[in-house]
Amino acid sequence: MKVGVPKEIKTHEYRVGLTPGAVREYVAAGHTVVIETDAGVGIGAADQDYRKAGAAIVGSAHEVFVSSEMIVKIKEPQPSEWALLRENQILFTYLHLAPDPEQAKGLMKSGCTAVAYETVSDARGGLPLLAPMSEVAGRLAIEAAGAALKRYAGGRGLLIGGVPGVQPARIAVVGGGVVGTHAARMAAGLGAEITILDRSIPRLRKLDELFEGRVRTRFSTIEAVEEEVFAADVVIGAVLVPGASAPKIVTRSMLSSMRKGSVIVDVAIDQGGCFETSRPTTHADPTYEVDGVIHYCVANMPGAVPLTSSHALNNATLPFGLALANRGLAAALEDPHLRAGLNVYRGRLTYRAVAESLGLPFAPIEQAAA
Ligand SMILES: NC(=O)C1=CN([C@@H]2O[C@H](COP(=O)(O)OP(=O)(O)OC[C@H]3O[C@@H](n4cnc5c(N)ncnc54)[C@H](O)[C@@H]3O)[C@@H](O)[C@H]2O)C=CC1
Ligand SMILES: CC(=O)C(=O)O
Ligand SMILES: [Mg+2]
Repeated sequence: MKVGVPKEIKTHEYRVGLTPGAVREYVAAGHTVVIETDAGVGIGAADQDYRKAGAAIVGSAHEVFVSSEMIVKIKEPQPSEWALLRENQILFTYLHLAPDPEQAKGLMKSGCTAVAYETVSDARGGLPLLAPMSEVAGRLAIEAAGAALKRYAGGRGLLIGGVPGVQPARIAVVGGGVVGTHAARMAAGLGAEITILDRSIPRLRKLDELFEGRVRTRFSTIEAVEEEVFAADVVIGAVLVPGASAPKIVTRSMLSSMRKGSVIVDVAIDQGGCFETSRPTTHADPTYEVDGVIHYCVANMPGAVPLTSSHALNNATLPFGLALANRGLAAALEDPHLRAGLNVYRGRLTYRAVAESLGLPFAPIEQAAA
């Protein structure tokens, strides 16, 4: 198959869809790979490194899209990219369609088939192509919170870990999955006082075992969230209902109970955010303030550490991308885990939670592929 990788164009997005190492794997499997010039500069991979790995370099995104049967990216396609997609083309990338009706309509209009990294599943009920970036974003969330807590940044002027004799920051993590666990690990390492809230009791049990008493766990009710948000210096939003818009768990009235200069980091912003007051921001201008509370809501946090993130993501995407390149749409239809990634099939929305969140027609895959 002809596989193409354009340079990412979202603001401050420095990751790349295929690393030179991944290109070697595709080429070794008999595929042709086309890379847009400078696509790898953010990870220190020059065009020459891609040529050595067996790729051809072209001068524009247009040439990549025209010459490829499958496009491998990182971030959801931007408007100029929807316009280049076409029928019978496979798009393999993050999509986060639920909060993004314009993109959904753009993809449907193109007639392409789009496999979303964030809903591809595995045999253990996990999301293997979301997990590596959730690990990165969870860890970065505590760095972002630490930066925003600084006085000159508008924060309370609090050091996350405190010092001997002075209390540390109190951090509430709403959602104890991959993001929440990795945020808690970083926060625990710094010495913060941490509570993780989740709706899944098995998950809370697992966290209790993992942290051996170092973090408190709480079942996530309205009352529990209200109490924890009130007491917190930092709240991390890390819930997910796969494919769907994030539930709004922290309301504006809960927020107004927080101390001035407290910080929220809404990692779930790529699914619309779990705070009522969240709106997406970029690495260029990552924070804003509502009711005296600093909001950090960057939708592509891992893009700030592209070297770590591109390699971690390529490790996970490689077997699935190769399956698509080897067998085309048959791979997506026959492997239940890749099939779970099918958000758009030949222009129709085939992921129920996405269609329901958008209020657009849902076509079961059996029907769309018939
Ligand atoms: N902003 C960014 O750059 C990035 C954002 N993300 C996003 O972070 C979010 C979390 O991802 P993961 O941790 O991988 O998901 P996950 O599926 O591992 O964890 C989500 C957790 O939320 C819990 N949950 C669901 N509904 C809840 C509720 N009402 N109250 C409390 N807990 C609830 C689930 O039980 C689960 O434990 C996703 O939206 C993901 O797309 C991930 C990576 C980067
Ligand atoms: C998960 C996601 O949206 C990202 O890594 O940018
Ligand atoms: Mg987005």
